[in-house]
Amino acid sequence: MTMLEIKDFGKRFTIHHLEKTMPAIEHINFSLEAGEFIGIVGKSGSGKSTILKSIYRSYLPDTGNILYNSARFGQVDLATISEREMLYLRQYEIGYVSQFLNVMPRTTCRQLVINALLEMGESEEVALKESGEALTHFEMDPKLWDSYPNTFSGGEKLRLNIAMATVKNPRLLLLDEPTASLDQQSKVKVREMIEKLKNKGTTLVGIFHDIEFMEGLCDKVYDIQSRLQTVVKETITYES
Ligand SMILES: Nc1ncnc2c1ncn2[C@@H]1O[C@H](COP(=O)(O)OP(=O)(O)OP(=O)(O)O)[C@@H](O)[C@H]1O
Repeated sequence: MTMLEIKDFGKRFTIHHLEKTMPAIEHINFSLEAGEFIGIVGKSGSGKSTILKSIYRSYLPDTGNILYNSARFGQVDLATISEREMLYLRQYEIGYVSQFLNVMPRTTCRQLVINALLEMGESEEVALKESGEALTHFEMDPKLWDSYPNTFSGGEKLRLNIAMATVKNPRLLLLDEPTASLDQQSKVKVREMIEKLKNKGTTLVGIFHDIEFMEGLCDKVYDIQSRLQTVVKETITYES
């Protein structure tokens, strides 16, 4: 089943003080089957984040379609779907992790992860247990669990962001440089979590500066320069 299909996607930005509209990216096409992981590569400023933000509908595309196979709504075009439907998808189906933490103020680190689970309909008891497991997995110092994250370091904010997105077991997860400010040990933890989600069937789109990190993890790579989508890892199926 095709989970995500980007067809002739393009996005322009208007720079108001220059009274100019400039294309950020155009003619982007790639597709993903359910459970696949595609890595997007391209030089700085080539439009990688713009693609991810448009899938999450933080940006509205100017051309093309972003076809997503929703569990709730069937196939929808994320370029034109209603705000209400998009809010539903963000809550239940599509996760987004960036380097920037954008959360409710005066909410503790642990409560933010609990809230993510409660949003999915988990009981308080399960949410409390799973939030502890997630924060432990990402080696968040227990001293920080009941603190507000506004004073957290870059790496702590990022690990909290990943914990909040991954506890929800999203159908589609968008990763915008999720290892940018992490040390090697934390990167390994992120990789383990991605592998776990893949095994559970999550479809992933990721941007990584660290190409080595993607190795053996991605099924496909989309290269913005060449506009080519390449299969890098064949899925091995065993016959019983
Ligand atoms: N909100 C915006 N307003 C105006 N221009 C923007 C906006 N967002 C992105 N751009 C421009 O669009 C182009 C693509 O930006 P984008 O952040 O998608 O690139 P990127 O490939 O993710 O870069 P990097 O690897 O450096 O993070 C850039 O030239 C950028 O300046």
